[in-house]
Amino acid sequence: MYKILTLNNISVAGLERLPRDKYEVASEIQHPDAILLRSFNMHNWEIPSSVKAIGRAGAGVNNIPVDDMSKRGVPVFNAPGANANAVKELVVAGMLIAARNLCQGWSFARNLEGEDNEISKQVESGKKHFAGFELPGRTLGVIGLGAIGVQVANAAHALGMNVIGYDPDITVQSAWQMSSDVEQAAGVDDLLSRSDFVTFHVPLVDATRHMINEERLHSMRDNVVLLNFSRNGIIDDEAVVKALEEGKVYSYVCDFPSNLLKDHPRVITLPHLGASTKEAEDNCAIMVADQVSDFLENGNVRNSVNFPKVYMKRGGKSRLAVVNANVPNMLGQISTSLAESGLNIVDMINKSRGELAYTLVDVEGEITQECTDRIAATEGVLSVRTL
Ligand SMILES: NC(=O)c1ccc[n+]([C@@H]2O[C@H](COP(=O)([O-])OP(=O)(O)OC[C@H]3O[C@@H](n4cnc5c(N)ncnc54)[C@H](O)[C@@H]3O)[C@@H](O)[C@H]2O)c1
Ligand SMILES: O=C(O)[C@H](O)COP(=O)(O)O
Repeated sequence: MYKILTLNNISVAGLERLPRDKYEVASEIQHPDAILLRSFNMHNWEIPSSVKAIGRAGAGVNNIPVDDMSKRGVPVFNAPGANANAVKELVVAGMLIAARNLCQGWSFARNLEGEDNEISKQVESGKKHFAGFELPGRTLGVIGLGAIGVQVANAAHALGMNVIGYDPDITVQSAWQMSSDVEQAAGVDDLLSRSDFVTFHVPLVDATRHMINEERLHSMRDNVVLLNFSRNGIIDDEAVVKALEEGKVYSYVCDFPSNLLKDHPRVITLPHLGASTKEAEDNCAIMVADQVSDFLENGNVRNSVNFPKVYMKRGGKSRLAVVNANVPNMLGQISTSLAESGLNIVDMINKSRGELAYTLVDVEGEITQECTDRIAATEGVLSVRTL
């Protein structure tokens, strides 16, 4: 029986992929084999030593100590693209909400008082304060052209906007999926100087923290609209509030409320709703549940942020899964240990990623505890499982 600990609400559609005869799933459980979570902050939280895999039912993994998990030989899985449409729709909504002053207009309407004919009069005299502008012909800058950025770029283009994008590490897959009308910016500063709207779809890492600061805000067009559905920390909020007060920025729409932002009249904060649709929650949960169960049962690795992609069809009688340091002669030592136990190798795959290497070996016979112990004792081996 595998034990799965959930640290956030994970969609039932995903949990149903873990059959009750093989999996015990609970939000409180001792010695879990794997953890499923969404935005729960795992930093400064003690991850039990029994954990063999972590599945993030979503995109961002900045809430998970990925480097520490790599040192332990534990893969961290996520669900690339599974919530991209949900975020794209919210970004489009955010552009429209900002451009048409919808929050301000709605607030005005909700506070109207008097008989209906009096309300009608106030509507007609007050609406001039909420006149907005339209999207076609305006330029949207998209920073980060991954699963979400590409969908946002294509949607904005379909709405008649000019779109420019920047991503120094764009993948071939993203490039194929993106409209050829999306213009490539020479860099962040080039993009910022030419955009009426700027939206961010990058992970929060050292290189992206406070990517938008006071200096960069000065280099932007007047009345720019900023949209942050990426992560708190990508934008220096204090600098944006200053730029809003100076009239440089028109509106700031983001998914990360704070005391500084939540009541500002030109800031629209939403409670981290980017991926909160039934469709996205189901997609993410199904994807990570499948990935984690395939890893626990077969050792296969798909969509891990710290492990190489490894898939091998089951063959032979038993399978050995070894995580080790990416140094010479590990494979030699593993196969010698198997040979010393009289085990014949049926199939084998070995892949590396950064400082880690991962090996699956299918053998004809049963792998003994003694053999597993010998491999586990080899210098550089981080974990060994018999499956
Ligand atoms: N608000 C939400 O609910 C919500 C939902 C999903 C994702 N997110 C956030 O959005 C981020 C992006 O998600 P995704 O699914 O598109 O991820 P992704 O990995 O598919 O795309 C991220 C892209 O950013 C690019 N990138 C990295 N550093 C960059 C830089 N300095 N400049 C420009 N581009 C850079 C990468 O090359 C990659 O193409 C996630 O990491 C997460 O933090 C938020
Ligand atoms: O990175 C993500 O996928 C989003 O921020 C969604 O987070 P959530 O799963 O907590 O809604």
